[in-house]
Amino acid sequence: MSESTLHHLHGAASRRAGAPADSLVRRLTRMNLLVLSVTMLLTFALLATATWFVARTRQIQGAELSAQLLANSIAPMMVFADREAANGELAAFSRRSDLQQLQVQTLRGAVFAQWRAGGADTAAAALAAPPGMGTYAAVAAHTTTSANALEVWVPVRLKGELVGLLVLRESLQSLHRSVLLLSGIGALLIGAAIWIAARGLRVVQRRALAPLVELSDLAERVALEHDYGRRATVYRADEVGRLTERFNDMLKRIEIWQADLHQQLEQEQEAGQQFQQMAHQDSLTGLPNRLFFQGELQRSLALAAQTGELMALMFIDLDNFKTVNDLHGHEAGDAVLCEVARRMSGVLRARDVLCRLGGDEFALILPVLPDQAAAEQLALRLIEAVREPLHVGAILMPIGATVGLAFCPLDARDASSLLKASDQAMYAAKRAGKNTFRRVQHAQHD
Ligand SMILES: Nc1nc2c(ncn2[C@@H]2O[C@H](COP(=O)(O)OP(=O)(O)OP(=O)(O)O)[C@@H](O)[C@H]2O)c(=O)[nH]1
Repeated sequence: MSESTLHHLHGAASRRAGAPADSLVRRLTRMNLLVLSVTMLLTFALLATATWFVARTRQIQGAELSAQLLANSIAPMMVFADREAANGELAAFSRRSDLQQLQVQTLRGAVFAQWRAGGADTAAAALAAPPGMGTYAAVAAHTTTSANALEVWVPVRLKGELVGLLVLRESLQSLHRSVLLLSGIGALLIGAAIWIAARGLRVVQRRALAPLVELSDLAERVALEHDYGRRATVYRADEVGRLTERFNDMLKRIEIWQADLHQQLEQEQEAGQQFQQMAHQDSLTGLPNRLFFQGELQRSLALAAQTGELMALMFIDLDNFKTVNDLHGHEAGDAVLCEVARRMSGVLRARDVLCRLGGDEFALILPVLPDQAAAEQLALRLIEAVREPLHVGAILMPIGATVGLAFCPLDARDASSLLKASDQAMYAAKRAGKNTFRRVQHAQHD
């Protein structure tokens, strides 16, 4: 796994420990809230507009009806030119809320009677009739509206005959205020509803998405710990439940593959180790072979050079081995080789390495020697061990061992020189009568 992938996974795991920066629950809650808010606001705007429109229409209808009633009751007063009674009638009528002005005009356009909110000047100028009022003969009721007020013009008739005009002006501001107040209350209610919905949605969605979040956490843990033995819980038989089942199947398959792979790897490692062992082991005696000896000698020499310790190499050649083979057969010779190897191994120190170089030749590496005498004593013990009566079946084998000894750094410092020196020493020992040992300077002197 690459470092960046690990980093990403660790980051994901640490986010899991706290609240995730942008979790699925939060995102879904936000999206739901957005849709809910837009829907509520649109509905509210439509409702507020409809309410305003209905209230305005009702106010206009009310004003038109009031103006018509007032015109009916004012008509006789106009015929009798009773201004005082007309003004009194207008003042009595003025209790209607939002009323700004009432004006009765004669057919010539002069003000006959008038009432204005707040006791304003009753002698104000006559209001101009709107163009839609019609001609004198076919004058009809007419209503105009502006942003803040409405104006109702009605003909004043007595027994069907037109005697004047009545104007009623009303403010639309309290209507607007009511609609605004309603909008404010509505906005507050919408805010509260959204707040409650946010909390409710989060709880509901957290509960609904819990299996998915759990599955995601498990996937992260599996990726981090490579533990494919984990399984996710299937809570429901819905899409998430099916996804969880498939995820578990996948984990199971990976687990089986991993186990197979592990087993295969172990077998390969074992085979490799066996091969390695076979390549470095003498199959007859079980001792390390020549190949191993070469590497081990290099390693021991390097260590000796590093530490300055004394080390030695013994070259061991069996005596009369050919005779054993010739007289008692190859199998007897093999048995002798095995027994000699066992005996020699029995007298060694733990760190000494005995190898079979081939035929009846052995080499012994002696690292970290206290002095030369220690190696010489060991050579004597080896010779003694081999010389002990050796029987194959009931037959005594005439076997012995001759040893050549060379020291590093005294006699040589590199592997081939040390091997050559010990070999020469061994031949010197053979010449000296076998069953004995010699070291290099002895070889040179003999
Ligand atoms: N049985 C057996 N014999 C082997 C094996 N490898 C080599 N030989 C024989 O070992 C003998 C070695 O002979 P030498 O070392 O020359 O003769 P030797 O009698 O030991 O002579 P000296 O060293 O002078 O005493 C030969 O006869 C080889 O055929 C083996 O694995 N098994």
